[in-house]
Amino acid sequence: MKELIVATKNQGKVSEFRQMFSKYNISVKSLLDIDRIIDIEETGTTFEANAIIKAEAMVELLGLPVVADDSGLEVDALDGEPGVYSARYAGMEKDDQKNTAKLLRELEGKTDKERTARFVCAVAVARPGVETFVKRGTCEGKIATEPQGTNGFGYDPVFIPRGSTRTLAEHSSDEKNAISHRHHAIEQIEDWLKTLS
Ligand SMILES: O=c1nc[nH]c2c1ncn2[C@H]1C[C@H](O)[C@@H](COP(=O)(O)OP(=O)(O)OP(=O)(O)O)O1
Ligand SMILES: [Mg+2]
Repeated sequence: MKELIVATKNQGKVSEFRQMFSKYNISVKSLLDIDRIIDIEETGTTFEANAIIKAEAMVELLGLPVVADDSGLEVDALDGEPGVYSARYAGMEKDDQKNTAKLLRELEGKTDKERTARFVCAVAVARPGVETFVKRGTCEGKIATEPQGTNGFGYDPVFIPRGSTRTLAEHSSDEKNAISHRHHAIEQIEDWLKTLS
């Protein structure tokens, strides 16, 4: 079992990385396991830029290979918002329920066709002395009219993936991890993951 650091404080992401990396025989350590208070400012304007910032900041600190994830929701009727601001949409406290409530308010009165959206995930791989690379995965879908389900995290209770009638929060973790933006991003770093084990 090889250990890999994922530069995130999001427990939902950690669980999904754990589950998806296990097939490569990789165990996950996150910022939640590190005692030091580490605050990395997400100053980028793209998911890729922020994923690279988070990954490289941790490589600087630890001198070890690091994977980072920057992700969020792009809603077409809102010109791609909340985008890179998804976590901070309803305020700096990064409250999932407030964020989803704000999103539903913004889309009030919009028809089914006007509710299209996608989850985007950029995964960056950074290592000491080697150039960083970053890959993007997406998951197309639409925004529900009310929250449904309790699985997952973030905007999952209001996101219905294309081809489904249920929100992601009504999908099992295995089901979500087979179709998610995070899955599609990780898929693209698979060759590198295989070199680790
Ligand atoms: O699969 C997902 N299912 C539901 N919601 C999701 C998902 N993936 C990202 N999201 C939302 C959560 C948060 O509102 C934002 C990510 O923000 P993002 O800055 O990348 O993560 P974060 O601040 O929670 O943790 P960290 O930066 O420590 O990795 O998009
Ligand atoms: Mg963040």
